[in-house]
Amino acid sequence: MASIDIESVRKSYGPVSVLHGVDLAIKDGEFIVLVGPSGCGKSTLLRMIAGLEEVTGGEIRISGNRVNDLAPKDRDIAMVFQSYALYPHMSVADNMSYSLRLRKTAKDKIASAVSSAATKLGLDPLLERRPKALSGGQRQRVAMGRAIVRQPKAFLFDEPLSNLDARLREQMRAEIKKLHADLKATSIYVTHDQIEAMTLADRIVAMHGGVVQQVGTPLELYDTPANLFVAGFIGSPGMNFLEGRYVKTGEGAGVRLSDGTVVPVAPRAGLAPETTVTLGIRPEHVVIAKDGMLEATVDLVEPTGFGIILHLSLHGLPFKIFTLDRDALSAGPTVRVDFPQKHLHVFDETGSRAD
Ligand SMILES: Nc1ncnc2c1ncn2[C@@H]1O[C@H](COP(=O)(O)OP(=O)(O)OP(=O)(O)O)[C@@H](O)[C@H]1O
Repeated sequence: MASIDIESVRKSYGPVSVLHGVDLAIKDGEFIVLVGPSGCGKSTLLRMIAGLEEVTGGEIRISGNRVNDLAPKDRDIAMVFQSYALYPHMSVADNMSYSLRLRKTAKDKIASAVSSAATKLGLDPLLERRPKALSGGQRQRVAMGRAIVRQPKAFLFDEPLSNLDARLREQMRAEIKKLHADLKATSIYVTHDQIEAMTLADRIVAMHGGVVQQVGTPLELYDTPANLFVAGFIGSPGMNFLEGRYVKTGEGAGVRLSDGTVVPVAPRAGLAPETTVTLGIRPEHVVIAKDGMLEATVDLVEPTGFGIILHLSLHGLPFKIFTLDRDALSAGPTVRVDFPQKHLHVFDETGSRAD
């Protein structure tokens, strides 16, 4: 197993710069999830760690050793892709043992590595089958088995579950988590899936436009997003935002909205009165109350089974509430809402969190 250090890593394709200096210290055994919108550079970063893309600037170290110029096969890292990339003419067992056979590993060692990985992944009854006789989930398990038998220093996953249906994804997600608890292998995992990121990660790395926006535990990013981008990106349905001005009040501080309503917030030392700020509140934290301080128009009521999403207009802007209260099904045409102070986020003019 290995630590992975990424220092001032940059990537350009010709004149186009796609990663602008990424710093990240990944501890031995840690499970890191990279998230961000399409095109933000997640896969590029992963592929540079694997050695599939050249590093334009900066340094990547695995277990303290610089690997910038090391061929992928010499990095001792296994990559699991969205497309399983299995050899169609080989059985499951042969697919899994392929890399060990290439390395001329002793036959008994190969047999025990394949057998132990197959047992971990529930592949024992399928070892003689060809990939085409397997379901998508089974193929993805073989791809993981192939990675495990090599006992690499680290695993890199590039959206490994995105070809699977929702139920299978949920099942495989739990399996990956159990596998990591068992193997404790350093892992870097790219995904678009919020739940995968939140449930699998020891730490999430949120990226945007080739720049790391925040690194932290899933709940750190959820509860204290460092800026507007992370606040809006993490969480589904996403955080609501309202613009206003930061004001001092007799009791403390507040944010004055466009209609003059002052929403009380805890004082922020770094904010000067009358600066423009963005107030953020998650849909599940908004309280519907008869005497609530703001009135919103109900545009749409969406029952999800688990809960209800109310799509509202507040000061002409879209605004969402998530609630478990079935009474919300009969909400409308307007509701009054309150914002509990402890759940309010304030972002300054530059979009940075103001605490
Ligand atoms: N070979 C290439 N030549 C030029 N530009 C490239 C090349 N490969 C990737 N890019 C650009 O680099 C940027 C980052 O791409 P990358 O695939 O890393 O994004 P991503 O965050 O993984 O996106 P997605 O979530 O859609 O997979 C994109 O703007 C992409 O167009």
